[in-house]
Amino acid sequence: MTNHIISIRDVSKTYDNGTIGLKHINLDIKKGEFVVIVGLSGAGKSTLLRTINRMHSISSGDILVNNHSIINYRGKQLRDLRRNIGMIFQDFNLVKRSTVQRNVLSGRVGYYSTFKSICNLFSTADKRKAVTALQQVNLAEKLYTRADALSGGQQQRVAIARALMQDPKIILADEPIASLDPMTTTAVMNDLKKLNQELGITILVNLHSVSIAKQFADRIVGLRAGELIYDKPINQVQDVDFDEIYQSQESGSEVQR
Ligand SMILES: Nc1ncnc2c1ncn2[C@@H]1O[C@H](COP(=O)(O)OP(=O)(O)OP(=O)(O)O)[C@@H](O)[C@H]1O
Repeated sequence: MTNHIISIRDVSKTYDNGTIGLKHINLDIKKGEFVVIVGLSGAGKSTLLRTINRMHSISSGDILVNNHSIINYRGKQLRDLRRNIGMIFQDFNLVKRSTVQRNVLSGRVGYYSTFKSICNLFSTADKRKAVTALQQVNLAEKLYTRADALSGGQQQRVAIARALMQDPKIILADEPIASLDPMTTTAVMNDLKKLNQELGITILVNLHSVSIAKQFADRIVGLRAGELIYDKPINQVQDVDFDEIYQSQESGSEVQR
């Protein structure tokens, strides 16, 4: 037994079309850490996050969550794994024509039978829980607003509240600020940091921006062309470290500093 909530052991992933997503990745994440994964577009950041909740399968290696290998999980084990892991996406993934309340409650469907969730038969306790989750991201007053009437930053915070409904032990955020302006970027990152510090949720965030990574991370992991080439606690991070991560992989993508 270790105190690692996530252990990634010699994980490689080749997509069906032959593209290499990850190469021999080893990474241990401790409970309560706030880890930012940086790298150019195509470095493998999304692939890595999505292997942890099994949205993507891996080609070789092993992934342990709470000391249990998850790579062969099926049925209830897989549902329980996904219930414990909240996922935040770049484009929020809200049902735009539904209210904020409905969207947030949908984070709870993993706890309901299909029939009850289809019929929106949510309990009073869960409706209260939705208000609490929205309070945690300072959006309680938007309960009955339609999601498409909110700003991008507010929509992302609704997505965070929806993830909180799962009582997640881990939140995986895949480029959560890529569609946001600088002001709302800070609000969303502050929300994630607060949930990490106050609720002890382990958080892994994929980002392009090194400066935001340095502002919020406990630890920064760098990927390049599917390989892990950097892993340091924030107090050891130096600007020069990023030169290697952001050397062009072929693509010559822009680097945001
Ligand atoms: N479904 C897929 N099928 C085939 N190749 C894929 C698939 N998804 C990603 N890839 C490839 O795997 C590699 C890693 O992509 P990934 O999306 O993980 O990178 P990323 O660092 O998250 O990039 P971005 O910041 O652009 O999202 C890239 O070469 C990408 O083209």
